[in-house]
Amino acid sequence: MENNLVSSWCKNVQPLPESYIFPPDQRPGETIVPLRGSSPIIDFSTEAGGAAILHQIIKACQDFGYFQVINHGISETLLEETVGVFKEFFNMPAEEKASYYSVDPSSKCRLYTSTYNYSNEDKHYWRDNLTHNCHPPQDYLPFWPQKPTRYREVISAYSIETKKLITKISDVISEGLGLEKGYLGGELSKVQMLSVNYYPPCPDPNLALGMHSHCDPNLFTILHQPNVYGLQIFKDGKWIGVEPLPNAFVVLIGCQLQIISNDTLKGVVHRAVTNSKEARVSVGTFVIPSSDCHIEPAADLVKKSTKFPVYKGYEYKEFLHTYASKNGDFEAVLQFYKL
Ligand SMILES: O=C(O)CCC(=O)C(=O)O
Ligand SMILES: [Fe+2]
Repeated sequence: MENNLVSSWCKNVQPLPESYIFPPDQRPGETIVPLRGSSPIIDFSTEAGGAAILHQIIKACQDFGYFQVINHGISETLLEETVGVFKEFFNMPAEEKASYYSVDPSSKCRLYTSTYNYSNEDKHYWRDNLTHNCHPPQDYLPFWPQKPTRYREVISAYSIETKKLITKISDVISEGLGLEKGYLGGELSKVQMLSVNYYPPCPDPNLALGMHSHCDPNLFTILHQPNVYGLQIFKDGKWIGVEPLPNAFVVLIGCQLQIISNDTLKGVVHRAVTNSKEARVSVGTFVIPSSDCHIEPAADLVKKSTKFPVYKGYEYKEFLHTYASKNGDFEAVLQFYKL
């Protein structure tokens, strides 16, 4: 199966193979292409804006379920090196990549194509993915790829810097919800996992999809998408493109934040489309609760509001089972936990 990685066989392939052609009702179709300035943008350099930033972030998470962060303090050089290392990784010869191939969810470093369920899929997604935990780097580094030679050095630095940004974002969201700073830290964001997608140029982007429609199951995700468009969010019954901003991070609200915030914030349904010209890399960092973590609408938030808790409590690992059983149907997952 190692050689099923799209990046290993797609060069000069024409036309798009049948197993990648989605039925008409699932194809990308009509989308609102990203409009300049359409994204909610949070500028972290405006120190003065403490209360204003809290307000802007909460509003963006209510209206869109995502926002983009600029001037976040992570250097342009580190972002470029990180993307460079991943591009090099996916461009390595097929034999080199084959040694990392794994769809076993318990494996500490996984490289696969489409989804973990490739062999049972009707149609495949035009993407490869590399996933491993990344913070603290010294705990996980022995499981990371050794090639390209700078992989471990660059990805360690990236993981440390993104951890700082994640803490800043969690604290601002906690405060914005009226919770103590640090509320979303600790067990709720114990695991930091890197999930890197590689979408090679696609022979027919109108017929294919890069990634299925889903809401991330975790707390939230920070995604760096360099200058190639492909991410879309589902809002008011339509797919809307997310404009790639150089050096920015897209913060995507996941299922857990919707539940913890008792529906104050909205988890965002999103997917990825492909293009025929340029390979696209998206570097996702997932902020994930520990598997035994108990999750429920935050007691302090419920106390201060007039609304009763909307969801019952559960352990995160149990949630993952429910999530998997609902095949990406976000509303069905939420419904399962509704009181
Ligand atoms: O490639 C993208 O922009 C989307 C990635 C994504 O949604 C994910 O990895 O969960
Ligand atoms: Fe996602």
